[in-house]
Amino acid sequence: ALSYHTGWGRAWRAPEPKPRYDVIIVGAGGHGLATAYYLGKNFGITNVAVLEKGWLGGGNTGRNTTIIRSNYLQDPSAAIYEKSRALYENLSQDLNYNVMFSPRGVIMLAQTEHEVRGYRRTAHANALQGVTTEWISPARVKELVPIINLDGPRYPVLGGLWQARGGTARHDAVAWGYARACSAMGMDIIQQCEVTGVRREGGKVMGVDTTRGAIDCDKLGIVVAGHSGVLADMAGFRLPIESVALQALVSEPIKPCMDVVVMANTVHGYMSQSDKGEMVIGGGADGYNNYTQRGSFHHVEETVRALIETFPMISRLKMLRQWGGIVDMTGDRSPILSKTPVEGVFINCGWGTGGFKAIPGSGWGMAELIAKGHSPLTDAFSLDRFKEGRFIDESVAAGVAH
Ligand SMILES: Cc1cc2nc3c(=O)[nH]c(=O)nc-3n(C[C@H](O)[C@H](O)[C@H](O)COP(=O)(O)OP(=O)(O)OC[C@H]3O[C@@H](n4cnc5c(N)ncnc54)[C@H](O)[C@@H]3O)c2cc1C
Ligand SMILES: CSCC(=O)[O-]
Repeated sequence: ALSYHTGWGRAWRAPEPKPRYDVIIVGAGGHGLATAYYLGKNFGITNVAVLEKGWLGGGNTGRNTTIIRSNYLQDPSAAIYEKSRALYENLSQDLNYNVMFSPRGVIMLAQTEHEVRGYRRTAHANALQGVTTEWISPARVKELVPIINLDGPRYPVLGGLWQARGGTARHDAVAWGYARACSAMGMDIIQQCEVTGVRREGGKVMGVDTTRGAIDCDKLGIVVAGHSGVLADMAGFRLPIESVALQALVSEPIKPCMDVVVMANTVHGYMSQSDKGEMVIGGGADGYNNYTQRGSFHHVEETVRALIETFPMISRLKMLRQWGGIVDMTGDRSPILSKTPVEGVFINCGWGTGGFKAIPGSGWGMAELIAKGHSPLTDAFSLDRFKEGRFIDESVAAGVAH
């Protein structure tokens, strides 16, 4: 079989699809690849194919602003996001591939009294959950972020929720690292192979139809983010999610000026500085459903304008490029990791604007759910929660205006 090189040596094979696998994962993004990886590593299940309509990592996993943190509010969220953050700490060693995890620290700014109260509450909840965060003063924020303006006329900085072991990672490398490890375990990652149908018999999955022929399987994991509703429709059920574009942009590279990640959720902006020197900037999601992956100028203007009061220096930067991704959002801004009405079909979606940080933890839990039928990491995130009203409301911690 051919192999793909990422310029860092032989990476993964490019096999032709076999007629059947024990497990098929649809979607070679971070969550799909991590699910396959932990199926092999934790459960010895390696007769697995990961089918990708485009190129691996080409979806949201290759398009995000790479913020990693676990400072959510609800207990189930703290469990899966902290599991994920902890797995990121040694992921490069585990995959033998440098994912460039950088625990540079993440601050969520409090710029209203409401946020002061909310983030202090989160800091207390995190202490009970074993997640290390702390409430910090404006003076401490200024020490960590010298370029910040604490005294904005509309939204002065009143403090912040600080997670010292939050940070960033190289998003492509996360996908490449998992893909390389899956391929080394004998799994088939098949790119340019779009799933066009889900075959069922007597309420049970039999296999999928693809642009490269029919492939049978015993179990099917649907892990396609913004296209989750499309795949669910192929399998005969509906999802409580909507797909919208989330955009981001980078500035021209400048000298190092910002060591940490800052999120300013009142004004719907967040920023970090890449290792190349670009200011990596993100904002709120588009206000309407769509499947575009392109950016739009008004969003750049809106996001930069919102941040200028707190970071005046960005008013003098040239912006280099912008892009978008199709994010899949649930009403409570928490994911869906679940069995489905079709026996043998599992769904991992709903990560919306914040699933990059969850890739290792989600893969770990999803692999356990597929292998054993349940997982302490995923049980609370079942599809049934929407019928039973057991919402896991993280619309504040999600950090992005939706
Ligand atoms: C601009 C932007 C900024 C973001 N910033 C952050 C951040 O800072 N921190 C954070 O934690 N999260 C962030 N996110 C969210 C995060 O990127 C996503 O939640 C996460 O990457 C989703 O990973 P995934 O593997 O589920 O999906 P994806 O990486 O999108 O992978 C899904 C794959 O499924 C494939 N697919 C779809 N349909 C089919 C089909 N029919 N057949 C075969 N394959 C198919 C797609 O081609 C795609 O490659 C951001 C997202 C965007 C768009
Ligand atoms: C795109 S928002 C980043 C995050 O969720 O930390």
